[in-house]
Amino acid sequence: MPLPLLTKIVGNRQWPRQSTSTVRIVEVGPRDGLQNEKSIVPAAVKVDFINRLSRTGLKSIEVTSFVSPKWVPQMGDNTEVFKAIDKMTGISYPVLVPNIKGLESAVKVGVKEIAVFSSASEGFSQKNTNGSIQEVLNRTKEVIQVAKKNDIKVRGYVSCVVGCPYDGFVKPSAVAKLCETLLSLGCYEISLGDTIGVGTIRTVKDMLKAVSVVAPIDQLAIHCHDTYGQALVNITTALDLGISVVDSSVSGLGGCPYAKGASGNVATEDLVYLLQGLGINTGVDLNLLIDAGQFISKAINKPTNSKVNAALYKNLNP
Ligand SMILES: CC(C)(COP(=O)([O-])OP(=O)([O-])OC[C@H]1O[C@@H](n2cnc3c(N)ncnc32)[C@H](O)[C@@H]1OP(=O)([O-])[O-])[C@@H](O)C(=O)NCCC(=O)NCCSC(=O)C[C@@](C)(O)CC(=O)[O-]
Repeated sequence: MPLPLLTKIVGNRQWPRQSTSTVRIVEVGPRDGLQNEKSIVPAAVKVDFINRLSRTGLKSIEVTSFVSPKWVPQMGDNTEVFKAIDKMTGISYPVLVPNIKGLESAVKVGVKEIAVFSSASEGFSQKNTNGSIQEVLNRTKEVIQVAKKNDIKVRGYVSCVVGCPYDGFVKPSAVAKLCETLLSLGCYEISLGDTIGVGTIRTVKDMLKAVSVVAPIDQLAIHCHDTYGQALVNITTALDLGISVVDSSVSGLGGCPYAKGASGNVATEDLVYLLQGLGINTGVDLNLLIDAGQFISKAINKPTNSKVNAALYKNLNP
């Protein structure tokens, strides 16, 4: 007879949950990764990179952002890049949008999914979006309403879910409140961002417990930067608690220009290796991912930040 799963009721949900058998990876390298590069990557390189990612089996690739080029010049070629990429059936190509102006530009090029973004801490909200949490929510509400009228899917980000570079520790209740609001405004999923990678098993668990009281676990994703080397353990913690959508960035590219000290996201290659080891299906071909990671690392003239990529590439090319 199978052993019963230990459960404790939290709100109206059961806790803990059983780990998932399939994970959807949201690749954010072309946006979160390249937005933080000092020199601007040419649009043609971005297009080649995204097309390579499309051939790996990934089902969601965040390709650019329609933010102000005064704030993030690295994404100033958004229209050119979005138009030029091969859009393969069955793959979603979301873009980041902060306001109506960005949405209008995205609609013009035929974007089908956007990501809106907000912060659970006031300090980061001001630095990243020039507005308070409430002001950003007001803008976001308008963006979601217009997106829905245009049949555009909306994903939501909450940044600084465990810590903020300006305000320090962030309360789980603040994250939960924001998630609840974003879902009620019409986001189909919320990605919980450890923007500066300070989370630990305990703080990630506490945050997820609070959020799962107000949000169904299957509408949550985890987005971990690896500044302190905790991303994979924090992701494993989230998987154990029932999360089945994980954001990552090929080659561990990334960081936010407005989050002091933030390093790249967890590397997609490392994530896929972890998930394969756990017997969790992702549908992603690790060899093709390694190829895409090598391609972009060479293009930006930096060694890969993925340990798995470095190790396997060395084995294949002794
Ligand atoms: C929100 C704003 C626009 C407010 O910025 P603002 O300066 O208050 O905006 P504004 O309305 O006063 O406009 C300033 C100028 O920008 C232009 N502008 C304004 N909007 C747009 C637009 N959409 N597209 C093109 N141009 C735009 C606008 O037209 C104007 O141009 P001017 O009249 O001076 O010539 C700005 O703060 C901004 O763009 N912020 C984005 C910063 C950003 O992209 N950060 C990184 C992404 S978030 C992240 O990485 C975290 C995440 C998601 O990965 C998860 C995690 O790790 O936690």
